[in-house]
Amino acid sequence: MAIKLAIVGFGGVGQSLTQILQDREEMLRSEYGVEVIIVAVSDLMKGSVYDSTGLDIDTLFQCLQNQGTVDAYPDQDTVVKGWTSLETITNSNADVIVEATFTDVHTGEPAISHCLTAFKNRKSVITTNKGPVALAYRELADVAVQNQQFFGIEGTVMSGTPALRLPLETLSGNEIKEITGILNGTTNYMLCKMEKGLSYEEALKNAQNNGYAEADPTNDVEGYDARYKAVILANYVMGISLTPDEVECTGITGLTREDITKAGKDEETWRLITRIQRKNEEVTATVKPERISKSSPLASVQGAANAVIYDCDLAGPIMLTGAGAGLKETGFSLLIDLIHYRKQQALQKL
Ligand SMILES: NC(=O)C1=CN([C@@H]2O[C@H](COP(=O)(O)OP(=O)(O)OC[C@H]3O[C@@H](n4cnc5c(N)ncnc54)[C@H](OP(=O)(O)O)[C@@H]3O)[C@@H](O)[C@H]2O)C=CC1
Ligand SMILES: N[C@@H](CC=O)C(=O)O
Repeated sequence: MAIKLAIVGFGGVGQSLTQILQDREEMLRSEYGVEVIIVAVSDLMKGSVYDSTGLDIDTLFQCLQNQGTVDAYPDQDTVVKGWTSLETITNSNADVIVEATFTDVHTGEPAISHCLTAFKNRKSVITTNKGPVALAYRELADVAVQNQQFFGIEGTVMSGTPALRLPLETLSGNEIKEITGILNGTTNYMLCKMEKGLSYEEALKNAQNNGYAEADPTNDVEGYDARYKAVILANYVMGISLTPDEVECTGITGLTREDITKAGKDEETWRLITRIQRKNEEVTATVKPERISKSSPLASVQGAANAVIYDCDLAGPIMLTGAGAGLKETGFSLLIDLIHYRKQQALQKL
């Protein structure tokens, strides 16, 4: 049976997933037994459209391209327009809600309410939104389990790079005592570009144009986005109960071009580094710019790529590197969650 999807937040990531599902339709069906129909999209400014029998993707994209909204989607008996995101989640016949609205680093809303409403209405959620996961993961996961629903969060850390499934599945059996990484694509991109002579403003503009930055890029440059990812890794991977205000956080706004040039002359480079350490019962977590040797593994991480090193007690340090941001890559993170949703269904766990 086809999976019915409602996409809440139809920005860069929501549209990227839609495009991937259209491009890979045949491959998903034949290789993974995954058939998907998108029954709804709901967005703050781009409007909202629902068709219980499935939306036509080409028409949807045409409306968006020509009018900037989905309002011109053809009217039919099965089509409803103008639902809010909560109405879409509650009233639609979707099996899975894709939560791809902006990350609010203060309240996690409206995404927390979107997830809770979905689970309580017996719908699963896949999301790239860091707010609900950093601020309310335990509560949301419990409600998901109570309602026998799936909660996929792979894209919340390092976009389409499997920074969450890798340690939990492939590295299980180890104790992970320390995690070190570069966890924000925008700032890594900016630091690399500034090293090549671009100004801070030019580098940020490029990162925004490429779809890497948050809706409010203060969250990237001040380190708040990386702080959220530190909280997700601590709670979800290390089993530590860490909150955002327990992570000491400094962004890259204090770094000057002179600082960057000076480091280059000493064969060093600046990176925004996240560290989470557990020693005995004590946990320390920091996000801050660090000057590191150009020969160190983290210095080789270029552009919007990220990296994370899991310090495992049995397997030793294991470094994973790949995209930290990007629309196609983040769209992929939702696809992999969707494939896992189907696998859970097949195991009759949902
Ligand atoms: N881009 C990336 O590389 C990555 C992004 N993420 C996360 O994925 C999420 C989506 O990112 P991205 O697509 O780049 O961001 P965008 O800003 O492009 O898209 C977010 C969309 O959500 C819409 N929106 C905001 N509030 C609501 C609401 N209450 N109901 C419905 N829609 C709403 C916005 O509407 P409008 O603009 O029309 O007002 C916008 O279209 C974010 O949480 C981000 O942090 C995670 C990993 C990587
Ligand atoms: N703005 C974020 C997007 C992914 O989480 C980043 O630059 O890393």
